[in-house]
Amino acid sequence: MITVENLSMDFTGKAGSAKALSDVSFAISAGEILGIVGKSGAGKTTLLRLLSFQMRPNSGRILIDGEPVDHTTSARALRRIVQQSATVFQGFSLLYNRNVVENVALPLKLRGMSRSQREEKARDLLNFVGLAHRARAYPITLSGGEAQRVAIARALVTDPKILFLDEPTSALDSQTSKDILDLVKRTHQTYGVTIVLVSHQIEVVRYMCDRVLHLEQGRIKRLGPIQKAPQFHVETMEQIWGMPDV
Ligand SMILES: Nc1ncnc2c1ncn2[C@@H]1O[C@H](COP(=O)(O)OP(=O)(O)OP(=O)(O)O)[C@@H](O)[C@H]1O
Repeated sequence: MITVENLSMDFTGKAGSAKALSDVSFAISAGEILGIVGKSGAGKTTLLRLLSFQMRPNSGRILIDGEPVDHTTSARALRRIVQQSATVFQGFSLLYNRNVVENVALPLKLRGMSRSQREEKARDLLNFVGLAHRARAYPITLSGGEAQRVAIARALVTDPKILFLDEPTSALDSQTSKDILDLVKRTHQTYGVTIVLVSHQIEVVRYMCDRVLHLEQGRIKRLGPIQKAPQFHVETMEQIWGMPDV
């Protein structure tokens, strides 16, 4: 589905040049859940941004279904390719002057869908993520877990084939993390989307992913299947203290 060939990315600024990715090659199969792991600065977010065509690499190329996407790709074809994927960004990226249903419906508004149609679709997705009752709420009033559910609903509203998730649980407590990861699993089963999940939390990828790509200083250190953990470990305060609550 996606083939990555010899991708490299440098960032050049006043402070000099930072090599974010060096000669990265791999493939993503339709329907899989691929984890991208690595320490801070390893190049995870850069790779995600290249895969979702938010920026172009310095060298190397990405092929979608065997077709290279590069400077020869027409704007129209590129838009169609970009529209096949959706990204859930770190920090949710919700619009704070719009309520929940308007946030979820926004990508459909940008595609010119009528108000009634986009609201109906957005409400279906809010139902799916368990937030129908918060449709008229404003993002400032949401918990982190609720905001992440809204961000996932908004990503799904355009029926993407590929879902990119950047650190979907890094800002959440362990129980809320588990709830969100279970929602992502349900999304995978229900919609059959291919998922690329960036995380620095190894327990997240062990719970979620079929295969893992381990980046170190912009290079692939390892790529392959990992032994899945059947449970996502949620520690209670009681377990941490080793005694019951007072
Ligand atoms: N827009 C940019 N301008 C300059 N340097 C950048 C830019 N984006 C990333 N970098 C640099 O590229 C390298 C990889 O960054 P990236 O954000 O991809 O890492 P990461 O693995 O996602 O890290 P984290 O887990 O902390 O988010 C780092 O050295 C970073 O400083």
